[in-house]
Amino acid sequence: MSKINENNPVIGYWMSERKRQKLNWSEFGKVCRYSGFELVKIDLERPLEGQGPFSVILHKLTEFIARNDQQAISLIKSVENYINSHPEIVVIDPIESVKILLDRYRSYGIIARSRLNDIDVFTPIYVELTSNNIAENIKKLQTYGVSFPFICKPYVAQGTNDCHKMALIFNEKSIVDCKPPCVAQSFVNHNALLFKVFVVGDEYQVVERPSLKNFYPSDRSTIFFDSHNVSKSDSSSQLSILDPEDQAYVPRIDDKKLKTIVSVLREELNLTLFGIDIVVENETGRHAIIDINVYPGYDGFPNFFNSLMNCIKKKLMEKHKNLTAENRINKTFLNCSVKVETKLEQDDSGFDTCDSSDERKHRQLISSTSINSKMNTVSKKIVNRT
Ligand SMILES: O=P(O)(O)O[C@@H]1[C@@H](O)[C@H](OP(=O)(O)O)[C@@H](OP(=O)(O)O)[C@@H](O)[C@H]1OP(=O)(O)O
Ligand SMILES: Nc1ncnc2c1ncn2[C@@H]1O[C@H](COP(=O)(O)OP(=O)(O)O)[C@@H](O)[C@H]1O
Repeated sequence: MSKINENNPVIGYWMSERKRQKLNWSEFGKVCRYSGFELVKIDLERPLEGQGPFSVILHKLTEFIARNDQQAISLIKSVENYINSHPEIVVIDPIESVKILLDRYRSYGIIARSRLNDIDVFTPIYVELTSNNIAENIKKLQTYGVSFPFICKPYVAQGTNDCHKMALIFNEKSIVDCKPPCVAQSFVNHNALLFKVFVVGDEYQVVERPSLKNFYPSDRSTIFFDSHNVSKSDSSSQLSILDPEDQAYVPRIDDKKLKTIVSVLREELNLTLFGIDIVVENETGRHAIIDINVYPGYDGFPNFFNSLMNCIKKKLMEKHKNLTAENRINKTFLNCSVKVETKLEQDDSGFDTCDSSDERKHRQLISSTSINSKMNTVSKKIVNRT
C-alpha cells in the first residue's frame, strides 16, 4: 500500500455528515490512500485558499445551493470564486450544472429539448405553476396538455426538507391542493416499477425500486406523499401495491435506450455523478424520465468507490491533457507575439515567456501527475459503459 507523503495529490471533499455516514465514506479514504491520494474534508468556514492545493474537489453542496439566505449564498460564492481562480482543479461537479438540476422545471426542459426525443424517450408533459389563482392554473394545465391525474412537485428538486413532498391530483376541484411554486406533471402509469440509473462518469448501473401503482382520473381526493417513503430500496408503501388485474405485467427497460439516455444526459448536463429515474409506460413501453438527481445515494451500485476512484483518475488525465494542449497553444501564441513585436520594434518586447501563469498552474497540476503512473492500481470492475 502506498504511503501518503507531501507530494500526494489531495482530493478535497464536502458533503453532509448524514451523507458521509450513508455512504460509509471512511472506506473511500482507504481507496484513496491505496491509490496514492489524500482525502481531506474541506472546512467551509475557512477560506479555501489556505486548505489546498487540491487536485480534485468533490462535493455535495445541494443543501446550500438550494437555500436562499445570505449565509448560504456567500458560502457558495466563495467556493465558486475559488474554483474559478483554480482552473487546474477537477471539480465534481460544476456548481453551475448542479444549480440547473436543483430546478425541476429547468431539468425537464433539458430532457424535452434533447435528442432523446428521437428515440422516443420523453419527460411527461409538465408545466410550472407560480400563482395561487386556481382559474389561471386550470387554464395553464389545459393549455400545456397536463392531464389527470398529475403530480405536483416542489420546484426545488433536492436539498430542502420539503422538496420530496408531492401531491397526486385527480380532478379539477383538487387543483387547490397544488402548492406553487411547483411543477405539475402528468402521471404515467408504469406498474409501480422505477428504474434508477446511477451514473459515475462513463460507468452506470441500473437498479429497480418500488414506485407508485397505476392511477386514473377520478373523484377521489388528493394523495399527499413523501417520495422518500415510496421509492427507497426498503420502502413498502401502500401506494405501491398493484391492483390484482395489473400484477401480471412486468415493465422492462431497453438496454440500448438506456445507454443512449446516459450518454445524451452526460453531455447535456455536464455532470459526472448523477442519477436518472426512469419509468416505462404501460401499453406503449415508452421510457419516461421523471427525475434527475445530483450525486445520489448509489445504493445498489457495486464497488461504487472503485468506480469513483477510476473516474477521478480519468478526469485528472483529461485535465492534464487539456492544460498541456492549452499551454502549447499559449506558448505558440506567445512566440508569435514575441516575433511580431521584435520585428516591429527591433527591441526587447518585454514579454516574460518563461513563467506564464498557465505554466504555473500547469506545474501545480503536474505535481500531482504522479497520478498518471497510478492509473492502473485500482481494480476495474463493473458494468455497462456508455
Ligand atoms: O444521498 P443524499 O445526500 O441523502 O441525497 C438523496 C439521494 O441522492 C436520493 O437519491 P437515491 O439515492 O435514492 O437515488 C435522492 O432521492 P430521489 O431520487 O428520491 O430524489 C434525493 O433527492 C437526495 O436527497 P437530498 O434532497 O437530501 O439531496
Ligand atoms: N410523471 C410521473 N408519473 C408517474 N409516477 C411519477 C411521476 N413522477 C414521479 N412519480 C412517482 O413519484 C416518485 C417521486 O417523484 P420524483 O420526481 O422522483 O421526486 P423526488 O425528486 O422527490 O424523488 C417517483 O419515484 C415515482 O414513484
